[in-house]
Amino acid sequence: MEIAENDESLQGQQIYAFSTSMVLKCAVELRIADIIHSQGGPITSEKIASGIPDSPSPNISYLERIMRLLVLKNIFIVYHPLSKWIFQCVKDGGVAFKRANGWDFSSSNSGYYKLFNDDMSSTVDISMRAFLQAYKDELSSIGSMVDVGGGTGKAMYEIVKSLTYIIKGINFDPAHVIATASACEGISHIGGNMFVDIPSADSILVSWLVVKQNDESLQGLVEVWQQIYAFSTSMVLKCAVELRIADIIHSQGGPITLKQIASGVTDSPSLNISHLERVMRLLVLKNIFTVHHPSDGGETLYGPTNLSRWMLWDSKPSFVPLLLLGNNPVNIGSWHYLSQCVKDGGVAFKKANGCDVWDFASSDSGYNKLFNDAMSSTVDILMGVFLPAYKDELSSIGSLVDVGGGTGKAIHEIVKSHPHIKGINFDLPHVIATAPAYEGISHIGGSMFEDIPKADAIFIKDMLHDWNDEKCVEILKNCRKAIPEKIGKIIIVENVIGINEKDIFEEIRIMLDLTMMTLTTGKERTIKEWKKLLEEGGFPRYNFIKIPARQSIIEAYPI
Ligand SMILES: C[S@@+](CC[C@H](N)C(=O)[O-])C[C@H]1O[C@@H](n2cnc3c(N)ncnc32)[C@H](O)[C@@H]1O
Repeated sequence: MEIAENDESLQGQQIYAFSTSMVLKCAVELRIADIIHSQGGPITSEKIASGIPDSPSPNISYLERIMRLLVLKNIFIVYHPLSKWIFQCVKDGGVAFKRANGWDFSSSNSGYYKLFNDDMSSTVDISMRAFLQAYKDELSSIGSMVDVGGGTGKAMYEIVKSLTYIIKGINFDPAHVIATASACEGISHIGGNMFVDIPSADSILVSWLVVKQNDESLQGLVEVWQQIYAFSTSMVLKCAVELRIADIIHSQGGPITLKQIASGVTDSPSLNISHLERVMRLLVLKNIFTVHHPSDGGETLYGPTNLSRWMLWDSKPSFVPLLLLGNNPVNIGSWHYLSQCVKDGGVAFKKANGCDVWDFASSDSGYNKLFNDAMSSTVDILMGVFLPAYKDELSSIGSLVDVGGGTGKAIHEIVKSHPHIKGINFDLPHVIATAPAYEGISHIGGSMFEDIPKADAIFIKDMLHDWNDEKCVEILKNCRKAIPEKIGKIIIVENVIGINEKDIFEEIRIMLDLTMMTLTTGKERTIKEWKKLLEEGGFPRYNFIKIPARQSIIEAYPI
């Protein structure tokens, strides 16, 4: 398959869309917006850090990396130089939340219950102004009104207050919600079940309010809302991959009906077609599939796009393995610890799972496979660009070791296209234990912090970004010992932030930086940060080579 770089970048952004929601959550937990707004103008990172509650020594560098994504998403402005279960529910119906947590979760979990009601009250603040303006005249002719499912009564109170208490307001919700509602003038709170009986009144309010479109002042509100729910795009993509929707549509070679998609979903005797339709609606909105409504009233047809090609299980390159790793519960769970890491350092993955990602992979074969398959898929994505761009340089190398090479896919592709190279794949023993045999490649298990196998040159792809500067310097010094001083070199293929700020991959690099912050001690580095690292690691001479990919090539020499 030919790589259209725009499609790759778009698909990558959608897979990592959840990172925006998670970083926003982290910013809210740290109260970053409150701190900046309370100062009434632009403030420095140090000033923000000093305002974070219960945090005597916040990690400024983590904070700045979080701010970088928030600025990219237009949540803040930077002044220089100051500067789970959806899949099962589609297959056989039911509600994902209930499968994951049981039903009456909010009545038995007071923390979640408070979160839920506060969230609902905030939607009232957002929408009430528009509703009251648009509906004031109609409201003034009503004597009594009951808000069914009114939560703690915020919407009813706003209505009664705006009409100077001429309406008799009733707020109706389950008893455990009403138990925590505050007394409000003009409102009676009644606890009960709307499926059994609803209190009588002149009129009923069902308060999911629609705000007027095309109001510019609402633009920011809508953008923030989209970013808060950005994770739903990643999750619906995961659902679609688990159901193999792209494979079903592509295998038919053209637009097909919902029923045809449904009949292609395996192991689902009672597939929920309405859930499937709603999943398809978001995927169409996100340009993953096309939709066609025949003018003769025939059934709606869904077709493939350049983006859906990246979601095929058996075609290469594919984003399927990366999507399954990025959105799996172990990784997603770690993101909830991000604000804690800003407050007191450490790695979110370790806080969530009790050990680092490599120890986790060595003790969990399922996660190990998920991880290694995802890494191999990034090799498939890269090699179509790297090999043509670097073929002349590779022809003069006799032996090459891939340090942290995973299961050996990258060195295999290099040796396949340059069979004269003696290839060595070097990684931790639990990774090497699952590596397939490749002609011309020897697999060696070990640790790069101890000893690296000798070769003319070293290849490193997407590995140094897993480590902090101190650890990278250790790795680079060991690399230097493994290659001949005069003719040796390392070929690093990694992200370089800012190498071309306008290119389509910059947003992914920044999202991946936050991913590295969440999962490892590492980071995505700018040119300046790479230069410092290379010099400290014993590589004073280097070149940065831009290629049409997320990564750049960095060649570095011992002398
Ligand atoms: C992000 S993955 C990149 C894999 C591969 N380079 C690729 O891009 O597909 C980082 C790799 O470093 C390996 N690694 C971690 N600690 C290591 C160590 N101490 N010695 C050797 N490899 C290590 C991991 O097992 C993993 O395969």
